[in-house]
Amino acid sequence: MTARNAAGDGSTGGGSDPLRIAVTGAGGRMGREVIEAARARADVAVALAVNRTPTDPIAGVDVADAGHLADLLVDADPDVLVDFTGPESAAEYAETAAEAGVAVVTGTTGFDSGGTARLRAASEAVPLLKASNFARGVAALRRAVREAVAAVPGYDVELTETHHNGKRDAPSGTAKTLLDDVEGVREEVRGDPAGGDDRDRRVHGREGDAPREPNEIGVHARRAGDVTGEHEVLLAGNRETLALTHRAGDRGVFAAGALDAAAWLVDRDPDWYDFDDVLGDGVSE
Ligand SMILES: NC(=O)C1=CN([C@@H]2O[C@H](COP(=O)(O)OP(=O)(O)OC[C@H]3O[C@@H](n4cnc5c(N)ncnc54)[C@H](OP(=O)(O)O)[C@@H]3O)[C@@H](O)[C@H]2O)C=CC1
Ligand SMILES: O=C(O)C1=N[C@H](C(=O)O)C[C@H](O)C1
Repeated sequence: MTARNAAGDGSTGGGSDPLRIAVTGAGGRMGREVIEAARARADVAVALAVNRTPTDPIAGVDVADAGHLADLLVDADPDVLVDFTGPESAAEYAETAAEAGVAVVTGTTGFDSGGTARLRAASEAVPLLKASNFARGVAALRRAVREAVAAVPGYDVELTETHHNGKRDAPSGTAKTLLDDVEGVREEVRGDPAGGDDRDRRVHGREGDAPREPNEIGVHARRAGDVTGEHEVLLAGNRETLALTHRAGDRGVFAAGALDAAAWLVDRDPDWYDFDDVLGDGVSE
């Protein structure tokens, strides 16, 4: 990995060389967005773009065969690999990057425990940052949800996410992150992880004839049209409701966050990071 930043703080301003990124899944919705966003930034250069299947150049960037990633990383010498693919490939790409000493930013969702373990292992060799959502507004939503649940821990919680009809995984990675947040706060309020029958239980969808149990968290995934990504957390009780919602306008929101994360990650120590580490106490630009 070539250090591009004398400051060591991840910044690439001040006249230092642009951050060199490698993009996997270049032919995908997010891969294309990342390349276009990088091409519009002076502090980022696309050193390599690869895709599983043949793809025409994107924003003037040639796309190589992902099957040759290991050799291509040596030749291209990127600082960070930026991945938005599928769980089965993202883990493999992260391992390949780690072997090449290249840091990894992955936004891919839908990992099982095995895939997450492979990412964790890669983070022992290189800095690896994983986030289910790179929108700063979702980071703000997470903070608001944690505060709201702490204020009214006994209220019923129902989560609804809506995405385009091409999304494979359900519920979304962001939904799972928000559910972890809700359950973590409620366990903290209860004083210890609820090991008994009162522990939170995720109920995916709802049908049939049965009362809602107090410890349920309803989870609803909608797939329709070209919705970029919407997440609503509803809290209801005591004759009132509170709905906290984020709507992404376009995928540029995610690409901007991912590139900011890549610039922050470069030259960090090998470890496991998330987008909150990038944002620190504030989420604004
Ligand atoms: N963290 C965040 O902020 C965001 C995360 N995401 C996540 O990013 C991922 C990709 O989303 P999106 O770009 O819409 O998906 P697309 O289906 O549009 O693109 C997926 C890309 O990854 C490649 N790919 C998929 N599966 C494999 C595989 N098994 N092996 C090799 N390459 C593969 C595809 O290659 P090919 O062209 O050959 O099929 C394609 O280039 C999803 O997990 C999604 O949830 C999406 C938006 C924001
Ligand atoms: O697939 C998508 O499009 C998105 N996936 C991510 C997720 O699974 O949370 C993030 C965003 O909502 C868009």
